[in-house]
Amino acid sequence: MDTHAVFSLSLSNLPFPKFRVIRHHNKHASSSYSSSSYIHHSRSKHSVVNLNRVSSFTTPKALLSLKEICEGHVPNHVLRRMEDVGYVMPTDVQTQALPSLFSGRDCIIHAQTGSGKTLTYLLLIFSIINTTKSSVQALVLVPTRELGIQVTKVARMLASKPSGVEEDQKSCTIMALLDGGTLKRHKSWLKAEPPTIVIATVASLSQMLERQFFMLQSVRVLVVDEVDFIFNSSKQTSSLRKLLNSYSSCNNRQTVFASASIPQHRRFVHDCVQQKWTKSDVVHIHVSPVEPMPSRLCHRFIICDTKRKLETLLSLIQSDAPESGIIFVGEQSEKSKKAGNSPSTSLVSDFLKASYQGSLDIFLLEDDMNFNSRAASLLEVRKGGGYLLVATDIAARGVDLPEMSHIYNFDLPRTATDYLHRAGRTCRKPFSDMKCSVTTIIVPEERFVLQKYENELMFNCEELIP
Ligand SMILES: Nc1ncnc2c1ncn2[C@@H]1O[C@H](COP(=O)(O)OP(=O)(O)OP(=O)(O)O)[C@@H](O)[C@H]1O
Repeated sequence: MDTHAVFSLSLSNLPFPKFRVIRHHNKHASSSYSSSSYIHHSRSKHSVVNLNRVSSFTTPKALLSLKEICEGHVPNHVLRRMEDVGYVMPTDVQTQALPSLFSGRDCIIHAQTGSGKTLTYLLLIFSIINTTKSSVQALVLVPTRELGIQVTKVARMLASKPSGVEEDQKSCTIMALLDGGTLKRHKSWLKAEPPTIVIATVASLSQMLERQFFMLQSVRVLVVDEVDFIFNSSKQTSSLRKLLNSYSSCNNRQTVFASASIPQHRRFVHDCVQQKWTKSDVVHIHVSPVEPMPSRLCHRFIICDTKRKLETLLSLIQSDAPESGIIFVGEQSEKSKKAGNSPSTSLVSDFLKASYQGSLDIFLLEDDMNFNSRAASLLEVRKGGGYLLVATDIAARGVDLPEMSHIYNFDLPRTATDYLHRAGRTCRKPFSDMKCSVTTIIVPEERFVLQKYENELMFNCEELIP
């Protein structure tokens, strides 16, 4: 490992320990980002599929506005709403994916965190649905309730008629069918008047389908957001396969998969075709393939003993003075739960509440909290104002908090993919040049694991030393 530069970080006006930065240049960054597989099967002689791939290595300047790209496909009132809320120029993924989506092709949208994939697939949905028909026409599958609430909010915002637009026929209705919701109420709604768009978690949707309260025959577009996560989740993968094959056929719908991470993407494209999850001319839209994470994100790490991790975290926060930050903490093991130990999230949160003296509020978000408490924490952080959110990986996928400036990995993520998504909770303003950072606290033995992530994800991590 080469140490090329040692210099001081400008923290001169802060009373906390200054950290020096040691810059390590990662000579071994490889371009194959692969860490997991979607389907375990031996490759047959016939397994070669036509890989339809669109990728960009540079960032082309958008020549057309979002409205110009969407005109003739998306209803005018949606386009007006889109511009009213500030979506004027397209992001790279929108420039590249929307033409293929509007042409009716199945797509795998593979683009950085915070690059605007949600708006991309929602614009497709608004281009397809027909509100005069009383049936569920679009379905978006998400891995968590939190992401479902967020996507529903954006969809409802786009669907709402801007002032001055006449309320013509029927407007688009959007149902959130999410874990922790009241299925009884949804059942009555589905019976009385089917919504146009359903945004669902896999478990809640499957329950509805199994009880035949709901059919997928009328669905014209199916989106699976965070597709690699759902396929890798032991609880969700078999239900997802059923949804893709048994409850509807890829020939009768347009299928869209989205994620910032599609490990082993060639194999995934192959599986999509072989398993008939998509049609055979599915297109893989891979934006910035050699830069899987936003370039304005600064990566840092600090080595310390396990016993000093809490103090190190506190020193980092005090010296960084973040606008807002997320502190990612590992999930508690079953063994630790059985032994009656407190989860690390509570330990970190209690420690910060007792020791941190800045102006940021401290909130907690973890899997073991009930849905109401989880919603309350997210509601608080969305109110704006500075905060520190102590969270497990439940906050790592899809959650959009645009003001987020700092990410701290109190515990090392389990995989490179987890690192990418945690880091991606910052740098979420597409056209901003705000500098953001992700800092990982490691014990000496973990250095080689972080180095492995650097190689896989092709980034350089700077070492901070007190
Ligand atoms: N064309 C646009 N102009 C301005 N802002 C945009 C545009 N498109 C999306 N955004 C904003 O960018 C942010 C990130 O978008 P989004 O949540 O869709 O990211 P994503 O690609 O789904 O990320 P992740 O992979 O982390 O889920 C959001 O705050 C969204 O409002």
